[in-house]
Amino acid sequence: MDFFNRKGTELYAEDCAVADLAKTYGTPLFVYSRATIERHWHAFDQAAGERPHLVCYAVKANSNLAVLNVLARLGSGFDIVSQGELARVIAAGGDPAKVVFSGVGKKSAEIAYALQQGIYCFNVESEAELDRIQQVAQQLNVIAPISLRVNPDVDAGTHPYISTGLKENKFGVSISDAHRIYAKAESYPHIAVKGIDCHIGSQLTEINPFLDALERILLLVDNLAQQGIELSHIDVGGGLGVCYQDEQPPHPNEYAKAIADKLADRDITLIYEPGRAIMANAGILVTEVEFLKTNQDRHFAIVDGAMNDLIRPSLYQAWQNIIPVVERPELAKQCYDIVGPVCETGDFLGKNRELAINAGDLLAVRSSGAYGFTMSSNYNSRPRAAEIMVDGEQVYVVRERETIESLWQGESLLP
Ligand SMILES: Cc1ncc(COP(=O)(O)O)c(C=O)c1O
Ligand SMILES: N[C@@H](CCCC[NH3+])C(=O)O
Repeated sequence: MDFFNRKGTELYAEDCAVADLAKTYGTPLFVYSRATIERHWHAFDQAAGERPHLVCYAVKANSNLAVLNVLARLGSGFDIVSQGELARVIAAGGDPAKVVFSGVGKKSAEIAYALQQGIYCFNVESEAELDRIQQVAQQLNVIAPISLRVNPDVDAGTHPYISTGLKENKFGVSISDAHRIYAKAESYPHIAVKGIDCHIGSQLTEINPFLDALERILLLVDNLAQQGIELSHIDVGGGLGVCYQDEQPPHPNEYAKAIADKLADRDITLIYEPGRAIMANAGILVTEVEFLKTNQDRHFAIVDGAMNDLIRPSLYQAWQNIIPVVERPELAKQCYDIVGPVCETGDFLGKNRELAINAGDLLAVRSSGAYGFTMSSNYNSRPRAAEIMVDGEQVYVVRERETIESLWQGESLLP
């Protein structure tokens, strides 16, 4: 079921007409659906069945406090990559004891903060990081729980910028180095070895790369057990893709079940780190057409949303569906490039879209709930968009639109 649905010609977000939301809160506007977020999270949680497990939502996909709070209330864990993300999780009521900390460049201060908050574990991405965690934990006189992020060298078959599990990528340690690093971790007095972690990339639409990676990881788990190193959890990362256009990724149930089947009767806790699969289709970006314009034979719809609001099309040539908020059956369709006001040729939300629109109409860019607002910027001194969450008929402003004055907050003139 899709909570962004059309009733007649009008697009609705749950029980709210999107045109009314745009009128009340202005554009560009991110609109999230609480019911969608909850449904997606439950799909992962339930598919794990009876096996002890933790769904650690990847905060980078969407770190709005209300989004994190909705998930925290469900009992979610969180995958974070910075002190800022951990602070957000805590501010949103998340439980630090359900937090895994990924990322290749953790600073000592971030490690100390995470230790003080009592996180579930660090996903260690290098030997040097392990040394640093030991050192910080020693200074604080605490034990740091860790798992090692292993790079299984499998091709995730996704965009090269979001592939992370190949040996040429910066993430994790190779399987061949893992034995030695685990042994070192075991010898450190302020480190407690807990698990193993891998994350091979994002927007994966096939199940096989996940299973290939898991097979390699399980082999390593067995070898480690023979070395006397017993792991209590396996973190399979995130990366499950969504349908933006015509992709047919496995349903979270199917994905989680395939993983559970591979684990068979092993006595091991399962952790997932889904981001996109929970949030992408739980959000839209609503934008207004400012002008229609034709250069030579190319038609442009110039809208008030831009690459600073949603960078995925510019950065990854990502395709996201763009639909009119109110359909106009009376108008003929025309092929448009949907472009923003930013002074870059790469500033587009979509190209060659058949739409029946006039200036002043509203468009919705679908699947914008993940890696939308979190990757937005103030480029061209554009205030960042507002974010709202609908819950049935209720609407909550979960982040106000930035003001012009806020754009130079913290800056100062020379004396
Ligand atoms: C370590 C880690 N975990 C989880 C995720 C979430 O990925 P996705 O949004 O593709 O589920 C990412 C991003 O790719 C990541 O780098
Ligand atoms: N930001 C990316 C995904 C990166 C995943 C982070 N490891 C996207 O929008 O597709």
